[in-house]
Amino acid sequence: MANVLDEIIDGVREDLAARERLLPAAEVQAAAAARPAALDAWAALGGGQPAGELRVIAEVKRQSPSKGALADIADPASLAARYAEGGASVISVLTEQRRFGGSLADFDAVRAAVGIPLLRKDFTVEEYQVHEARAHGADLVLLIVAALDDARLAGLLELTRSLGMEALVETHTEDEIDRAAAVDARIVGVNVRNLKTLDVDRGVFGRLADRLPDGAVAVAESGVRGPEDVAYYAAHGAGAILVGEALVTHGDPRARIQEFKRAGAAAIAARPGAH
Ligand SMILES: O=P(O)(O)OC[C@@H](O)[C@@H](O)c1c[nH]c2ccccc12
Repeated sequence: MANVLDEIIDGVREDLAARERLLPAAEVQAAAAARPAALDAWAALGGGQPAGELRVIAEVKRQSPSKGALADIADPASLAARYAEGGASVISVLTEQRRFGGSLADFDAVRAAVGIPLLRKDFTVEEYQVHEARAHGADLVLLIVAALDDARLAGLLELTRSLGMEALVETHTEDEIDRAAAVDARIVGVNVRNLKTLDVDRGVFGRLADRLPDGAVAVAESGVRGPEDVAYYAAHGAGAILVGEALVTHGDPRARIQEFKRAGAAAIAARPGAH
């Protein structure tokens, strides 16, 4: 049953093996331990706070398996600086190379440019990648439930927290949400793009939102084209949105984030029972 997700992970494992030959696990662990403490991404995303604002996780995304090249990002650091000025709460930097055109060099450039929490966005399947994320100054890593069995999901989340980071735990089905809840995920994403087929169905968020664990930050991932999609996610309970394409293809991402935040806050204020 080959699907896109499995194919991507095969490539990720090959690239990972090559990096491990260059920098052994003990060295990457030492580099992680030497970093200043991670920033609190949970708090930045409104964790534990009353609903009001919609937080934006703005993504540095060069290309995707579904669409190919999205944007010629000559300077990821200045793009990230504009994201921060627009009011992004977290910046996501894709580091997967083969399908998304990302790199740890992009991550490093962004880390040097902004002081807000960063998500190292990759297909995390091995402990090495978690230490590596921290060694590069990440505050948040991505754990995709569909790519991990229960034991590995629990183990990677525990390691992430032991390094002072948090995880965005990504789901796409009811069963995956229950698996995320079972490991006490505190930041739970619903990706409306099915990573096995790449189909986007924004209604997935509305259908699954009620099942998200109480007290977790609910993140609507993918598929934001404009303020109407932001309002839809916010109306259905999103505390944060993760946006890539709509920002990297926009001429003024700073203004676009501000617009998304206004649309989100208005939809939250209009939720039944908001007053
Ligand atoms: O460009 P979009 O549709 O705004 O999507 C952003 C983000 O959700 C998407 O890049 C993403 C969500 N989950 C992932 C897992 C791996 C790689 C990429 C992703």
